[in-house]
Amino acid sequence: MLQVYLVRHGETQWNVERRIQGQSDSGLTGKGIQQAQQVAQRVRNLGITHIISSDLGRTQQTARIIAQAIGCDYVVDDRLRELDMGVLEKRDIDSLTEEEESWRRRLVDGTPDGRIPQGESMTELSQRMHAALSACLELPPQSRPLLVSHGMALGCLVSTILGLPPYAERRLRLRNCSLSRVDYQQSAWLAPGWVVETAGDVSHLDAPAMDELQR
Ligand SMILES: O=C(O)[C@@H](CO)OP(=O)(O)O
Repeated sequence: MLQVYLVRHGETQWNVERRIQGQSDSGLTGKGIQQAQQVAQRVRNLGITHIISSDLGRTQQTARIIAQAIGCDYVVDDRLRELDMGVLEKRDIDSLTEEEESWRRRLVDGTPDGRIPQGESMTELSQRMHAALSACLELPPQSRPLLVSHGMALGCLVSTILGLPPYAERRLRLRNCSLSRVDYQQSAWLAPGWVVETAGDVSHLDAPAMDELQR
């Protein structure tokens, strides 16, 4: 059975400032670096064989810390990037107008192709996240990969594995440096294919971690 670990990057400067990152970027805070070190210690003895990270800076910074602790290198895959939030990237979430808020709501109000102008839909995000996850099935037998990605991207992946549509209202909180695990298995008791073993575990962190935008 293939086990795939999922880690959201550590707290960033714009997470703290409540600025929308999407495919823009800001660096880890001191707390974010500490979180990355703590999740690295948590996964050090799990037999991780591959680390695959979104190519954005915040995830690569997190992956580098984990890779050093495990003693293996990491590679990047841009399919693991956060949702492209179009014209709202870099904006302070508390500065959005009612119309701009409606664009954000359209992502998850049941509109299959809802999107922020010049951004990506949740359906498109789900398709590329599942493509990145499926690529793990091509790794050598006995592989145990760890993916480093983002709040909405991982939330969309885990929720769709559970059978929710990608554009469903968010009901899964994945905090900074939370650890999740999904397994590809053929069990008599569970649906064949991917199942969720763990979602959003932060027991390895010594201080409360933020949700992606403290909403
Ligand atoms: O893009 C962002 O601002 C947040 C939104 O969920 O994602 P992350 O901090 O996980 O990249």
